[in-house]
Amino acid sequence: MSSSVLELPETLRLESHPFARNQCTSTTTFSPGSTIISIPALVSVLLPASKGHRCDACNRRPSDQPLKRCTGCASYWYCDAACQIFHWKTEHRKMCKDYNAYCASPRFQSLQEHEKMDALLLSAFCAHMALLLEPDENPSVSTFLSLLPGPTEIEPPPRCGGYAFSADQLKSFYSRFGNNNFSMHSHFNVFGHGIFPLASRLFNHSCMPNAAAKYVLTSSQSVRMEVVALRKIMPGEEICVPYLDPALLQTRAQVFELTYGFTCKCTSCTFLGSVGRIPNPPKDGLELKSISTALEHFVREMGEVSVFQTGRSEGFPPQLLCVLHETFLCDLSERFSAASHEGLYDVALEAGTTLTALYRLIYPPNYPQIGMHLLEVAKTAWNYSVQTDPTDKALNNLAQEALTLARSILTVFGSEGDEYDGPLVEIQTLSNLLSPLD
Ligand SMILES: C[S@@+](CC[C@H](N)C(=O)[O-])C[C@H]1O[C@@H](n2cnc3c(N)ncnc32)[C@H](O)[C@@H]1O
Repeated sequence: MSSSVLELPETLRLESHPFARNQCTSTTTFSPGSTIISIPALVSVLLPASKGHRCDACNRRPSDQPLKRCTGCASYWYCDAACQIFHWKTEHRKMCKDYNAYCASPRFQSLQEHEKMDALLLSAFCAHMALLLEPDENPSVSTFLSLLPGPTEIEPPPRCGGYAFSADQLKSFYSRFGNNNFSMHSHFNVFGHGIFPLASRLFNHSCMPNAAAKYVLTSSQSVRMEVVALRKIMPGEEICVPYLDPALLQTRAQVFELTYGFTCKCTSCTFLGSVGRIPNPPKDGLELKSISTALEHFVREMGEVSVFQTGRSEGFPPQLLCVLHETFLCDLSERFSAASHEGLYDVALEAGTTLTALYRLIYPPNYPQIGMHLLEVAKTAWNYSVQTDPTDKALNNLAQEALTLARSILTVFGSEGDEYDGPLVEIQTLSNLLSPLD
């Protein structure tokens, strides 16, 4: 499918890319926080943990009323009749009768959890296709069929429902699942998987992305993905989103190769590729402390643009190479959450401060995970002041500063998913408890 057949807003253009077939470039200036494009899901399915807690049609989690069960299978839940009718017409009519026997079948039960999700998504996709009056004329379906297949051919899993698709058709559908489907989240908690063909067709991956996907849930409609600009994007710039968490500093390259079939050449990967061998972090507490202090100092001095954005390793202190080992970040976040949980707030704040520095180094500006972490740091500082001395100005100021930064970062991403709760609401609640900055 050429870019002229795709229905694109005037602000976006599909161009050729040296390794990835195509890339999506901007024809305009997007300011941070602006919506680049809004795309409906072709189909979506809920994670097992969300079944019965979210509506199977619109994927919302209603706060005010219990969900109602499908009286046919008793395994699908809906907000109301409007959601149920919408889902019945677009998908469930083809699955309702067989769903329970399918889920209980030994073939389905023998699948791993992620394979079960793919099997359900493939079933939902086939059911949706079977119910479309003219699937060949449907732009979302033709966009899906134009997607690049993944690097390895995998036998499609068993499906629910007996629609007339040939083995070759099923293989062709399934070959596009691994490298094109999305995990959907509400307030950054994953609740399901979805197919958003136009998003898959447009956006390549970068570990230093200038955009990110969030999800909008509306009663009796499919979930929508909104792609949001994380920073100012200029005309002619490629728009990229992260396919996985850029903090997976070592494992990400393997996933790109095996699941997506490419080698990432972004500035972050260029930087990591140029620093040589990355040593294990030291085990000794004093050594770790000195490295953490050096990291915090380096990030304070580096200004707005990190070495992960320039891709240049000159001037990066050899002493800090070990912070680029994935285990450094894993251990730090574990220490931060465990200590916060156990009420050891001073220990948590120390780990949290180093983690903030590391996030600022490896993530692009305004990356939502930095904001989410800063909110946790602010909560920890507040809890510490409540535990020790509620009039402690230094702790109050620490909490306020972390909260102000968290708010500015998370406002760029904006709210997503369920309309109630969420980090921006938590920021407002905590802000009401704190005194103004001194
Ligand atoms: C979701 S599609 C992205 C759109 C794709 N470029 C196209 O023309 O349809 C994912 C596939 O695009 C390619 N791709 C995405 N990001 C890439 C990158 N940074 N470098 C090289 N190839 C990439 C890989 O083949 C990957 O499996």
